[in-house]
Amino acid sequence: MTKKYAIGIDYGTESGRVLLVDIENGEEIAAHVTRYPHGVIDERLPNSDIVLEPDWALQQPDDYLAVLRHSVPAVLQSSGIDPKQVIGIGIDFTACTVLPVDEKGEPLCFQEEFRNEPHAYVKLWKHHAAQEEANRINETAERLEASFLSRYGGKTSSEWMVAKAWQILNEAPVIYDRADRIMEAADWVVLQLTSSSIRSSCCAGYKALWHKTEGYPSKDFFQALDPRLENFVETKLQGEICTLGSKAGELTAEWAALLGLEPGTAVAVGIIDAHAGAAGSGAVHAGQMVMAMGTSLCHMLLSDKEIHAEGICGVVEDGIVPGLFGYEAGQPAVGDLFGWFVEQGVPDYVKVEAAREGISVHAYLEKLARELKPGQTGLLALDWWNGNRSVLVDADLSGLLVGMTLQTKPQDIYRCLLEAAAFGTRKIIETFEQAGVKVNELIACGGLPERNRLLMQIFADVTGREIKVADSTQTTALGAAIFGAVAAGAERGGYESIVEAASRMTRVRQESYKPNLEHSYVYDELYMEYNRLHELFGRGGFDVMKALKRIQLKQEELASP
Ligand SMILES: Nc1ncnc2c1ncn2[C@@H]1O[C@H](COP(=O)(O)OP(=O)(O)O)[C@@H](O)[C@H]1O
Ligand SMILES: O=C(CO)[C@@H](O)[C@@H](O)COP(=O)(O)O
Repeated sequence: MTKKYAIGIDYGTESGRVLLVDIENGEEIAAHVTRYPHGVIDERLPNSDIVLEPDWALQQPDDYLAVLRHSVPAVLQSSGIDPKQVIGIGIDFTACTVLPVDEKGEPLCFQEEFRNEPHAYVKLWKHHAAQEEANRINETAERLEASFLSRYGGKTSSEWMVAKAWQILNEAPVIYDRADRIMEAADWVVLQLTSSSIRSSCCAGYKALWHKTEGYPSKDFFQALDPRLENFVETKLQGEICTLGSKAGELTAEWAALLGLEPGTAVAVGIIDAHAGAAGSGAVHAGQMVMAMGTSLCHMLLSDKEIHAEGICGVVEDGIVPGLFGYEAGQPAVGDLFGWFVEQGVPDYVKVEAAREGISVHAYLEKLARELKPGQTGLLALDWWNGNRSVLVDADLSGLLVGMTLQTKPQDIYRCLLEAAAFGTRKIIETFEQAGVKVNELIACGGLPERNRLLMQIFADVTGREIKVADSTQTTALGAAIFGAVAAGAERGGYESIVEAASRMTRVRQESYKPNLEHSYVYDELYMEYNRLHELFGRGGFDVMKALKRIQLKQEELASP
């Protein structure tokens, strides 16, 4: 029997990865990464001297097409397979990453007249400049007792669709009016490949306040937010919402020729990257929590119960695996937090030593930090360098490091930041469990488990739980390929369901991280202190972080020409 393959396309923060997978057993045949030529645009608009304000993060959508054009032919070429054997394509994307497009689906930033308009570009998931709008959405929803609010733990985020779209309307009404619709980037790539203008239930459910039976928030709600938003859903969010795990459409002849694939190849409904990572880690049963550990950390938890509680930042029925409730929580800076320290906080002598040993600064600091015992650094941090996504849902919070002395060394700070990330995760797990949603099993995936063993051990020690690691190092792209294989369906040689496909195409490693009880005792004590800081700075009315941000913004405005 001829082998059948699926392609998973994983759009991350900095690059896109294409993975060719044997659908029989999940064997990863070939992979190729294309870095986005424009990367994350957070300082200056491309080819212009327009400076962006703090908290902005944009992208150029042509970079997404560059991934398709380069990486798909590259995997076909390096694998040497017959393209006819590729039966399905799945696409996952960071979210909420959104762009305004015209009637034909062309991004407004491609149009000459809008090239110098920041609001015409893609707003990346970590664009946090719509906090003002998010605050007003939350106040209005609370005042009107909007039923959707409890599904998101009582607060919506500045990262999500409505806040971002409203920011466009407030700051660039011309762009808002010109936009035929505002799309998730996942749906936009699906549109390019298939010409089907559909929306993913996963993106709509987690990021656009949509519910399977209730739909979007009411017209009255949008009218109360801002009369100009009254028809927001019918206009800017138009498009049929298709269920995760279904086929969005088929590859057009034009794209088939560009990619070297067969026209008519099944393309799956788009999925959020972290959620694809859950399927790619084999998590398809209630009680399993997947931690997608990379630039950020997303926690995906499956349950047969729907519980609404403060601090749980999103529950969507069928949101990760059809038939179960999918919960999402997260920390918006984890790898990025360690990366920030390595780039901005490390003295030259560390870089020289790391280079002398022929290892990265991360690996060098990990080696030194491993020699330290829990609590030995005398330091404690709040991991909010990119705001807090769970359980406080507030992008205006910022990082904190306590306990420094003249003896503090770079490895102390590095270890303290790894611990802070782990404390943040413990807080999330405890919030779920206190609300009555069980966490029975932790499975880690993403780039970090591969790169930093100390981090993983600290996560096990701090949470007091065993941490399994998904076998694939590319679980997100593998997850996307699984959705591609299901979109193709059994009749084309794919699968009927995500559960069946994931059980055939994924596995976890033999080796896991088990908590060291001596370390866990110390971490219990440190966690109590973490919690005190968390409550004080997060919801104790001690709003120094917000005051600093206000002053900073004012000064930035005065300084800008
Ligand atoms: N050895 C390391 N230890 C900890 N963090 C690391 C290490 N090497 C790289 N990082 C961080 O990992 C992040 C990239 O993670 P990765 O999983 O590749 O990306 P993404 O989340 O975009 O898919 C960066 O933020 C980088 O700072
Ligand atoms: O917000 C989500 C998922 O909800 C992610 O897309 C976002 O955190 C980006 O994740 P990574 O860049 O892949 O770490």
